Amino acid sequence: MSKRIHVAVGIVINPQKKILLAKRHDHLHQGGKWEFPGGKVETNESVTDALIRELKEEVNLDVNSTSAFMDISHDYLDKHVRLDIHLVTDFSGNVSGMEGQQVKWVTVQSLNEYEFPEANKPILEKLFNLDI
Ligand SMILES: Nc1nc2c([nH]c(=O)n2[C@H]2C[C@H](O)[C@@H](COP(=O)(O)OP(=O)(O)OP(=O)(O)O)O2)c(=O)[nH]1
Ligand SMILES: [Mg+2]
Repeated sequence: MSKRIHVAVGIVINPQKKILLAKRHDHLHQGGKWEFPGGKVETNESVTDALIRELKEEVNLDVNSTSAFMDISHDYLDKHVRLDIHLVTDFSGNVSGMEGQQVKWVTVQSLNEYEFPEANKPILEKLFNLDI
């Protein structure tokens, strides 16, 4: 059986209604693709705590609260991921790619111009149908 991982993922939306994307480094799993920032939930950590920690570590944002958006399980064959996706509008600070990764604020309408991991398809569909 392939490795199973639980991932906290943040759809960060700023007051201009733009969404934060980060580019995964080439050497990582699903490397070279764009992602919504986030990372693995550690043992004894809640999804919210993991997301707050990851958004600080990866893009230097201070998150105050999050709200559940959707859950996706996807099998990449080499890895089985469970994405626990939350919306983040309540945050402060300026974005910086703390791991040297490219970061970008984009409109919902332009999301289809970026290449995402396969598991993200339902997220994009749901975002396109949101009135933001
Ligand atoms: N953050 C994020 N991960 C995604 C997305 N879509 C998707 O399939 N994934 C997958 C890719 C990876 O297998 C996994 C995220 O794991 P990761 O390796 O980046 O986790 P991490 O940030 O804790 O990194 P590390 O400490 O292990 O280096 O989830 C997405 O939109 N955002
Ligand atoms: Mg990560």
